[in-house]
Amino acid sequence: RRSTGAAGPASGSAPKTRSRGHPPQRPPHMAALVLARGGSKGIPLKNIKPLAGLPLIGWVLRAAIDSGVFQSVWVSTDHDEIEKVAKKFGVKVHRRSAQVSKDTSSSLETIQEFLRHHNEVDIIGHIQATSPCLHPDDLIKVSKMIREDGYDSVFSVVRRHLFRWSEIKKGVNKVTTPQNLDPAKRPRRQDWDGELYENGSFYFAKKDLIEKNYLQGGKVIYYEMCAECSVDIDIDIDWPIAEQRVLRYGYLGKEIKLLVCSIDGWLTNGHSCLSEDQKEKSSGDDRGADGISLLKKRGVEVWLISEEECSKTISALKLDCEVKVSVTHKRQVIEDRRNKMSLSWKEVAYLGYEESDVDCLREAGMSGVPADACAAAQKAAGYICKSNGGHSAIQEFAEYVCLLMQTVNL
Ligand SMILES: CC(=O)N[C@H]1[C@H]([C@H](O)[C@H](O)CO)O[C@](OP(=O)(O)OC[C@H]2O[C@@H](n3ccc(N)nc3=O)[C@H](O)[C@@H]2O)(C(=O)O)C[C@@H]1O
Repeated sequence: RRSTGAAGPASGSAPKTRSRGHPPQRPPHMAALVLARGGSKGIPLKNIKPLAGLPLIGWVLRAAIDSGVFQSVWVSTDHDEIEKVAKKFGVKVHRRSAQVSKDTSSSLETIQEFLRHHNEVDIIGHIQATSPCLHPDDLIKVSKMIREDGYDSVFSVVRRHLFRWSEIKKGVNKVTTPQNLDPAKRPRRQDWDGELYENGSFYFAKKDLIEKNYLQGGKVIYYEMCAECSVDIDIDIDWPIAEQRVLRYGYLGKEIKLLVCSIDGWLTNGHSCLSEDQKEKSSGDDRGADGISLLKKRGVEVWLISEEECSKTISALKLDCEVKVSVTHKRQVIEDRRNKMSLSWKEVAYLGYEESDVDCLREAGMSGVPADACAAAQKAAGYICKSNGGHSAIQEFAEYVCLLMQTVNL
Protein backbone atom coordinates (compact mmCIF):
# COMPACT_ATOMS: atom_id res chain seq x y z
CA ARG A 1 0.00 0.00 0.00
CA ARG A 2 3.04 2.19 -0.17
CA SER A 3 2.38 5.36 -2.13
CA THR A 4 4.42 6.31 -5.16
CA GLY A 5 4.82 9.76 -3.66
CA ALA A 6 5.01 12.29 -6.44
CA ALA A 7 6.79 15.31 -4.93
CA GLY A 8 5.23 18.76 -4.97
CA PRO A 9 2.98 20.14 -7.66
CA ALA A 10 2.81 18.10 -10.85
CA SER A 11 5.06 19.30 -13.65
CA GLY A 12 3.27 21.68 -15.96
CA SER A 13 1.19 23.11 -13.13
CA ALA A 14 3.05 26.44 -13.15
CA PRO A 15 0.90 29.58 -13.21
CA LYS A 16 -0.41 30.37 -16.68
CA THR A 17 0.54 34.05 -16.35
CA ARG A 18 4.26 33.24 -16.53
CA SER A 19 5.80 34.73 -19.66
CA ARG A 20 7.20 32.31 -22.19
CA GLY A 21 10.82 31.32 -22.08
CA HIS A 22 11.31 32.36 -18.46
CA PRO A 23 11.60 29.38 -16.17
CA PRO A 24 10.05 29.90 -12.72
CA GLN A 25 12.53 31.46 -10.31
CA ARG A 26 13.56 29.13 -7.53
CA PRO A 27 13.75 30.73 -4.09
CA PRO A 28 17.35 31.61 -3.15
CA HIS A 29 19.16 28.74 -1.48
CA MET A 30 20.52 29.81 1.89
CA ALA A 31 23.08 27.43 3.37
CA ALA A 32 24.35 27.49 6.94
CA LEU A 33 28.08 26.84 6.94
CA VAL A 34 30.11 26.02 10.03
CA LEU A 35 33.87 25.89 9.51
CA ALA A 36 35.47 23.27 11.69
CA ARG A 37 39.02 22.36 10.87
CA GLY A 38 40.82 19.62 12.78
CA GLY A 39 44.03 21.47 13.46
CA SER A 40 43.01 23.94 16.15
CA LYS A 41 46.07 25.09 18.06
CA GLY A 42 45.17 26.27 21.62
CA ILE A 43 42.60 23.56 22.39
CA PRO A 44 43.19 20.30 20.44
CA LEU A 45 40.17 19.30 18.33
CA LYS A 46 38.35 22.23 19.91
CA ASN A 47 35.49 22.09 17.43
CA ILE A 48 34.25 18.73 18.74
CA LYS A 49 35.41 18.95 22.35
CA PRO A 50 32.34 18.52 24.60
CA LEU A 51 31.14 21.87 25.93
CA ALA A 52 28.63 21.32 28.73
CA GLY A 53 27.97 17.83 27.41
CA LEU A 54 27.64 18.61 23.71
CA PRO A 55 30.41 18.75 21.06
CA LEU A 56 31.20 22.44 20.46
CA ILE A 57 29.88 22.45 16.87
CA GLY A 58 26.67 20.79 18.12
CA TRP A 59 25.47 23.96 19.83
CA VAL A 60 25.32 26.03 16.65
CA LEU A 61 24.28 23.13 14.43
CA ARG A 62 21.27 22.54 16.64
CA ALA A 63 20.32 26.22 16.47
CA ALA A 64 20.76 26.27 12.67
CA ILE A 65 18.66 23.13 12.15
CA ASP A 66 15.91 24.21 14.52
CA SER A 67 15.68 27.70 13.01
CA GLY A 68 14.23 26.06 9.89
CA VAL A 69 15.47 28.92 7.68
CA PHE A 70 18.24 27.09 5.82
CA GLN A 71 17.83 24.97 2.71
CA SER A 72 20.95 23.09 3.81
CA VAL A 73 23.22 22.98 6.85
CA TRP A 74 26.91 22.18 6.33
CA VAL A 75 30.13 21.61 8.19
CA SER A 76 33.32 22.22 6.24
CA THR A 77 36.13 20.11 7.66
CA ASP A 78 39.35 18.30 6.87
CA HIS A 79 39.00 15.82 9.75
CA ASP A 80 37.34 12.35 9.96
CA GLU A 81 36.19 12.65 13.58
CA ILE A 82 34.62 16.05 12.97
CA GLU A 83 32.87 14.62 9.91
CA LYS A 84 31.43 11.80 12.06
CA VAL A 85 30.13 14.19 14.70
CA ALA A 86 28.61 16.50 12.07
CA LYS A 87 26.80 13.58 10.45
CA LYS A 88 25.41 12.51 13.82
CA PHE A 89 23.65 15.85 13.94
CA GLY A 90 22.18 15.07 10.53
CA VAL A 91 23.99 17.85 8.64
CA LYS A 92 25.95 17.69 5.40
CA VAL A 93 29.72 17.59 5.29
CA HIS A 94 32.02 19.33 2.84
CA ARG A 95 35.49 17.78 2.90
CA ARG A 96 37.70 20.75 2.30
CA SER A 97 41.17 20.74 0.80
CA ALA A 98 44.39 20.97 2.83
CA GLN A 99 44.94 24.29 1.06
CA VAL A 100 42.24 26.00 3.16
CA SER A 101 42.86 24.05 6.38
CA LYS A 102 46.12 25.67 7.40
CA ASP A 103 46.67 27.83 10.47
CA THR A 104 46.94 30.75 8.10
CA SER A 105 43.80 29.97 6.06
CA SER A 106 41.14 32.62 6.38
CA SER A 107 37.44 31.92 6.82
CA LEU A 108 36.78 33.82 3.60
CA GLU A 109 38.96 31.59 1.41
CA THR A 110 37.47 28.49 3.06
CA ILE A 111 33.95 29.73 2.30
CA GLN A 112 34.94 30.59 -1.28
CA GLU A 113 36.21 27.05 -1.73
CA PHE A 114 32.89 25.69 -0.44
CA LEU A 115 30.98 27.87 -2.90
CA ARG A 116 33.08 26.62 -5.82
CA HIS A 117 31.84 23.12 -5.01
CA HIS A 118 28.21 24.05 -4.31
CA ASN A 119 26.87 26.09 -7.13
CA GLU A 120 23.29 25.71 -5.90
CA VAL A 121 23.98 27.97 -2.91
CA ASP A 122 23.03 31.69 -3.24
CA ILE A 123 23.45 32.93 0.34
CA ILE A 124 25.90 31.79 2.99
CA GLY A 125 25.08 31.96 6.68
CA HIS A 126 28.59 31.53 8.05
CA ILE A 127 28.15 30.56 11.69
CA GLN A 128 31.16 30.27 13.97
CA ALA A 129 31.19 27.31 16.36
CA THR A 130 33.26 29.41 18.75
CA SER A 131 30.09 31.37 19.66
CA PRO A 132 27.93 28.58 21.06
CA CYS A 133 25.14 30.69 22.65
CA LEU A 134 23.36 31.26 19.35
CA HIS A 135 19.56 30.83 19.28
CA PRO A 136 17.27 29.84 16.38
CA ASP A 137 15.38 33.13 16.91
CA ASP A 138 18.51 35.13 16.00
CA LEU A 139 18.86 33.20 12.76
CA ILE A 140 15.19 33.62 11.89
CA LYS A 141 15.52 37.40 12.25
CA VAL A 142 18.72 37.55 10.19
CA SER A 143 17.17 35.40 7.49
CA LYS A 144 14.35 37.93 7.21
CA MET A 145 16.86 40.80 6.91
CA ILE A 146 18.48 39.08 3.93
CA ARG A 147 15.46 37.54 2.24
CA GLU A 148 12.82 40.22 2.84
CA ASP A 149 14.58 43.49 3.75
CA GLY A 150 17.04 43.23 0.87
CA TYR A 151 20.38 43.31 2.70
CA ASP A 152 23.40 41.78 0.94
CA SER A 153 25.20 41.03 4.18
CA VAL A 154 24.43 40.93 7.90
CA PHE A 155 26.88 40.23 10.71
CA SER A 156 26.52 39.95 14.47
CA VAL A 157 27.66 42.57 16.93
CA VAL A 158 27.42 43.15 20.65
CA ARG A 159 27.14 46.41 22.58
CA ARG A 160 29.98 47.12 24.99
CA HIS A 161 30.59 49.98 27.35
CA LEU A 162 34.35 50.08 27.10
CA PHE A 163 36.46 53.19 27.39
CA ARG A 164 39.34 53.10 24.95
CA TRP A 165 42.72 54.79 25.41
CA SER A 166 45.54 55.17 22.88
CA GLU A 167 48.39 52.71 23.11
CA ILE A 168 51.90 53.91 23.84
CA LYS A 169 54.61 51.58 22.62
CA LYS A 170 57.32 50.66 25.12
CA GLY A 171 60.18 53.12 25.24
CA VAL A 172 58.17 55.93 23.61
CA ASN A 173 57.89 58.95 25.84
CA LYS A 174 54.31 60.01 25.22
CA VAL A 175 51.09 60.21 27.22
CA THR A 176 47.96 58.20 26.50
CA THR A 177 44.84 59.99 25.26
CA PRO A 178 41.17 59.06 25.64
CA GLN A 179 39.61 57.70 22.46
CA ASN A 180 35.92 57.66 23.18
CA LEU A 181 35.36 59.58 26.37
CA ASP A 182 35.86 62.93 28.02
CA PRO A 183 37.58 62.19 31.35
CA ALA A 184 36.07 65.38 32.80
CA LYS A 185 32.58 64.04 32.14
CA ARG A 186 32.88 60.28 32.42
CA PRO A 187 29.44 59.04 31.42
CA ARG A 188 27.63 56.60 33.64
CA ARG A 189 26.78 53.32 31.95
CA GLN A 190 23.11 54.27 31.81
CA ASP A 191 23.91 57.64 30.18
CA TRP A 192 26.00 56.22 27.35
CA ASP A 193 24.83 53.91 24.57
CA GLY A 194 28.21 52.23 24.38
CA GLU A 195 29.68 50.99 21.07
CA LEU A 196 29.04 48.10 18.75
CA TYR A 197 31.70 45.42 18.35
CA GLU A 198 31.77 42.54 15.90
CA ASN A 199 31.34 39.48 18.13
CA GLY A 200 32.18 36.73 15.63
CA SER A 201 28.97 34.76 16.02
CA PHE A 202 27.86 34.87 12.37
CA TYR A 203 28.36 36.47 8.98
CA PHE A 204 25.61 36.17 6.37
CA ALA A 205 26.43 37.24 2.83
CA LYS A 206 25.20 36.77 -0.70
CA LYS A 207 27.36 34.69 -3.01
CA ASP A 208 28.38 37.50 -5.39
CA LEU A 209 29.74 39.53 -2.49
CA ILE A 210 31.80 36.61 -1.21
CA GLU A 211 33.13 36.03 -4.71
CA LYS A 212 34.36 39.63 -4.65
CA ASN A 213 36.28 38.83 -1.44
CA TYR A 214 33.86 40.36 1.04
CA LEU A 215 31.87 38.91 3.91
CA GLN A 216 30.64 42.37 4.85
CA GLY A 217 29.68 44.80 2.10
CA GLY A 218 27.04 45.87 -0.41
CA LYS A 219 23.90 46.88 1.43
CA VAL A 220 25.28 45.84 4.80
CA ILE A 221 23.78 45.90 8.29
CA TYR A 222 24.62 44.51 11.69
CA TYR A 223 22.49 42.34 13.95
CA GLU A 224 22.82 43.19 17.62
CA MET A 225 22.98 40.14 19.85
CA CYS A 226 22.18 40.35 23.51
CA ALA A 227 25.26 40.59 25.72
CA GLU A 228 24.42 37.37 27.62
CA CYS A 229 24.51 35.32 24.41
CA SER A 230 27.60 36.96 23.01
CA VAL A 231 30.23 34.37 23.84
CA ASP A 232 33.46 33.98 21.91
CA ILE A 233 35.80 31.10 22.67
CA ASP A 234 39.17 32.42 21.61
CA ILE A 235 41.68 31.19 24.16
CA ASP A 236 41.58 28.22 26.53
CA ILE A 237 40.49 30.24 29.58
CA ASP A 238 37.32 31.17 27.69
CA TRP A 239 36.17 27.53 27.80
CA PRO A 240 34.88 27.22 31.42
CA ILE A 241 33.22 30.63 31.13
CA ALA A 242 31.51 29.57 27.89
CA GLU A 243 30.35 26.39 29.62
CA GLN A 244 28.56 28.41 32.31
CA ARG A 245 27.14 30.80 29.74
CA VAL A 246 25.60 28.11 27.49
CA LEU A 247 24.01 26.46 30.47
CA ARG A 248 22.43 29.70 31.57
CA TYR A 249 21.72 31.46 28.29
CA GLY A 250 22.31 28.95 25.48
CA TYR A 251 19.79 27.15 23.31
CA LEU A 252 19.19 23.80 24.95
CA GLY A 253 17.36 22.24 22.05
CA LYS A 254 13.79 21.41 21.40
CA GLU A 255 11.73 19.89 24.15
CA ILE A 256 9.98 16.86 22.75
CA LYS A 257 7.30 15.25 24.92
CA LEU A 258 5.75 12.79 22.47
CA LEU A 259 7.26 10.72 19.66
CA VAL A 260 4.75 9.34 17.19
CA CYS A 261 5.93 6.70 14.73
CA SER A 262 3.54 6.02 11.91
CA ILE A 263 4.45 2.55 10.77
CA ASP A 264 2.22 2.25 7.70
CA GLY A 265 3.94 1.14 4.58
CA TRP A 266 7.07 -0.18 6.20
CA LEU A 267 6.35 -2.18 9.33
CA THR A 268 2.93 -3.25 8.09
CA ASN A 269 3.75 -4.46 4.64
CA GLY A 270 6.21 -7.29 5.01
CA HIS A 271 9.21 -5.22 6.01
CA SER A 272 8.37 -6.32 9.51
CA CYS A 273 9.82 -9.76 8.88
CA LEU A 274 7.61 -11.92 11.05
CA SER A 275 8.15 -15.63 11.07
CA GLU A 276 5.36 -17.76 9.68
CA ASP A 277 3.55 -18.35 12.95
CA GLN A 278 3.44 -14.59 13.43
CA LYS A 279 4.98 -14.96 16.86
CA GLU A 280 8.59 -14.07 16.50
CA LYS A 281 10.39 -11.55 14.56
CA SER A 282 13.21 -12.87 12.46
CA SER A 283 14.72 -9.48 11.86
CA GLY A 284 13.23 -6.03 11.64
CA ASP A 285 13.54 -3.16 13.99
CA ASP A 286 15.45 -4.74 16.86
CA ARG A 287 17.39 -1.55 17.53
CA GLY A 288 14.12 0.32 17.96
CA ALA A 289 13.77 -0.85 21.53
CA ASP A 290 17.01 0.87 22.56
CA GLY A 291 16.09 4.20 21.05
CA ILE A 292 12.63 4.06 22.51
CA SER A 293 13.84 3.24 26.01
CA LEU A 294 16.37 6.08 25.79
CA LEU A 295 13.56 8.50 25.03
CA LYS A 296 11.28 7.04 27.68
CA LYS A 297 14.01 7.53 30.27
CA ARG A 298 13.92 11.20 29.33
CA GLY A 299 10.19 11.29 29.95
CA VAL A 300 9.18 11.25 26.27
CA GLU A 301 6.04 9.23 25.52
CA VAL A 302 6.38 6.99 22.48
CA TRP A 303 3.41 6.01 20.38
CA LEU A 304 3.17 3.70 17.36
CA ILE A 305 0.20 4.32 15.11
CA SER A 306 -1.16 2.56 12.05
CA GLU A 307 -4.15 2.86 9.79
CA GLU A 308 -4.21 -0.92 9.58
CA GLU A 309 -5.20 -3.63 12.03
CA CYS A 310 -1.70 -4.94 12.68
CA SER A 311 -1.55 -5.49 16.43
CA LYS A 312 0.06 -8.92 15.99
CA THR A 313 2.84 -7.52 13.87
CA ILE A 314 3.55 -4.81 16.37
CA SER A 315 3.40 -6.96 19.47
CA ALA A 316 5.80 -9.40 17.82
CA LEU A 317 8.28 -6.58 17.48
CA LYS A 318 8.32 -6.35 21.28
CA LEU A 319 8.71 -2.61 21.29
CA ASP A 320 7.96 -1.24 24.71
CA CYS A 321 5.54 1.49 23.75
CA GLU A 322 1.91 2.32 23.33
CA VAL A 323 0.22 1.26 20.10
CA LYS A 324 -2.87 2.48 18.31
CA VAL A 325 -4.06 0.55 15.26
CA SER A 326 -6.96 1.01 12.84
CA VAL A 327 -6.50 4.76 12.98
CA THR A 328 -8.75 6.46 10.42
CA HIS A 329 -7.22 9.92 10.53
CA LYS A 330 -3.66 10.20 11.78
CA ARG A 331 -3.59 13.94 12.24
CA GLN A 332 -6.83 13.87 14.21
CA VAL A 333 -5.68 11.22 16.68
CA ILE A 334 -2.51 13.22 17.31
CA GLU A 335 -4.54 16.41 17.79
CA ASP A 336 -6.66 14.58 20.38
CA ARG A 337 -3.59 13.23 22.12
CA ARG A 338 -1.91 16.65 22.05
CA ASN A 339 -4.92 18.27 23.62
CA LYS A 340 -5.07 15.61 26.31
CA MET A 341 -1.39 16.16 27.13
CA SER A 342 -1.62 19.97 26.60
CA LEU A 343 1.20 19.89 24.06
CA SER A 344 1.95 22.13 21.12
CA TRP A 345 3.02 20.55 17.83
CA LYS A 346 6.51 21.87 18.62
CA GLU A 347 6.72 19.28 21.38
CA VAL A 348 5.82 16.39 19.07
CA ALA A 349 8.34 14.40 17.03
CA TYR A 350 6.91 12.46 14.10
CA LEU A 351 8.36 9.62 12.05
CA GLY A 352 6.41 9.03 8.84
CA TYR A 353 6.75 7.25 5.54
CA GLU A 354 3.79 7.84 3.26
CA GLU A 355 1.88 10.69 1.67
CA SER A 356 -0.70 10.37 4.42
CA ASP A 357 2.06 11.43 6.84
CA VAL A 358 2.97 14.68 5.10
CA ASP A 359 0.58 16.82 7.14
CA CYS A 360 1.93 15.60 10.47
CA LEU A 361 5.55 15.77 9.26
CA ARG A 362 5.03 19.44 8.45
CA GLU A 363 3.45 20.26 11.80
CA ALA A 364 5.76 18.38 14.14
CA GLY A 365 8.59 20.07 16.05
CA MET A 366 10.95 17.37 14.78
CA SER A 367 10.19 15.16 11.83
CA GLY A 368 11.89 12.27 10.12
CA VAL A 369 11.40 9.55 7.52
CA PRO A 370 13.22 6.30 6.69
CA ALA A 371 15.56 6.54 3.70
CA ASP A 372 13.10 4.77 1.39
CA ALA A 373 10.05 6.87 2.32
CA CYS A 374 8.01 8.35 -0.51
CA ALA A 375 9.31 11.56 -2.07
CA ALA A 376 6.55 13.77 -0.67
CA ALA A 377 7.26 12.57 2.87
CA GLN A 378 11.01 13.06 2.37
CA LYS A 379 10.39 16.61 1.23
CA ALA A 380 8.26 17.41 4.26
CA ALA A 381 10.64 15.87 6.82
CA GLY A 382 13.45 17.62 8.62
CA TYR A 383 15.58 14.48 8.89
CA ILE A 384 16.01 11.61 6.45
CA CYS A 385 17.29 8.47 8.16
CA LYS A 386 20.14 6.52 6.70
CA SER A 387 18.16 3.34 7.46
CA ASN A 388 15.28 2.10 5.34
CA GLY A 389 11.89 1.43 6.89
CA GLY A 390 11.96 -1.73 8.98
CA HIS A 391 15.70 -1.54 9.40
CA SER A 392 16.41 0.40 12.51
CA ALA A 393 14.75 3.58 11.33
CA ILE A 394 12.86 3.97 14.61
CA GLN A 395 16.10 3.60 16.53
CA GLU A 396 17.94 6.03 14.31
CA PHE A 397 15.22 8.65 14.56
CA ALA A 398 14.86 8.16 18.33
CA GLU A 399 18.63 8.64 18.69
CA TYR A 400 18.46 11.75 16.54
CA VAL A 401 15.67 13.17 18.70
CA CYS A 402 17.73 12.38 21.83
CA LEU A 403 20.77 14.10 20.40
CA LEU A 404 18.90 17.25 19.50
CA MET A 405 17.29 17.53 22.89
CA GLN A 406 20.34 16.34 24.77
CA THR A 407 20.14 17.74 28.24
CA VAL A 408 23.33 19.06 29.62
CA ASN A 409 25.19 17.32 32.42
CA LEU A 410 28.17 18.86 34.08
C1 LIG B 1 34.81 35.45 9.56
C2 LIG B 1 36.17 35.61 10.22
O1 LIG B 1 36.93 36.45 9.82
N1 LIG B 1 36.44 34.77 11.21
C3 LIG B 1 37.71 34.84 11.94
C4 LIG B 1 37.40 35.13 13.41
C5 LIG B 1 36.69 36.48 13.58
O2 LIG B 1 37.47 37.53 13.04
C6 LIG B 1 36.50 36.75 15.06
O3 LIG B 1 35.74 35.70 15.62
C7 LIG B 1 35.74 38.08 15.25
O4 LIG B 1 35.42 38.27 16.58
O5 LIG B 1 38.61 35.14 14.12
C8 LIG B 1 39.39 33.92 14.08
O6 LIG B 1 38.64 32.93 14.78
P1 LIG B 1 39.04 31.38 15.09
O7 LIG B 1 40.42 31.09 14.64
O8 LIG B 1 38.67 31.10 16.52
O9 LIG B 1 38.04 30.61 14.12
C9 LIG B 1 36.65 30.57 14.37
C10 LIG B 1 36.13 29.15 14.02
O10 LIG B 1 36.29 28.92 12.60
C11 LIG B 1 37.11 27.77 12.38
N2 LIG B 1 37.94 28.05 11.19
C12 LIG B 1 38.49 29.28 10.99
C13 LIG B 1 39.23 29.51 9.84
C14 LIG B 1 39.39 28.48 8.90
N3 LIG B 1 40.08 28.64 7.77
N4 LIG B 1 38.83 27.28 9.14
C15 LIG B 1 38.12 27.05 10.26
O11 LIG B 1 37.62 25.92 10.45
C16 LIG B 1 37.89 27.53 13.66
O12 LIG B 1 38.24 26.17 13.84
C17 LIG B 1 36.88 28.01 14.71
O13 LIG B 1 35.93 27.00 15.01
C18 LIG B 1 40.70 34.17 14.86
O14 LIG B 1 40.55 34.48 16.04
O15 LIG B 1 41.79 34.03 14.29
C19 LIG B 1 39.67 33.49 12.65
C20 LIG B 1 38.43 33.48 11.81
O16 LIG B 1 38.74 33.25 10.45
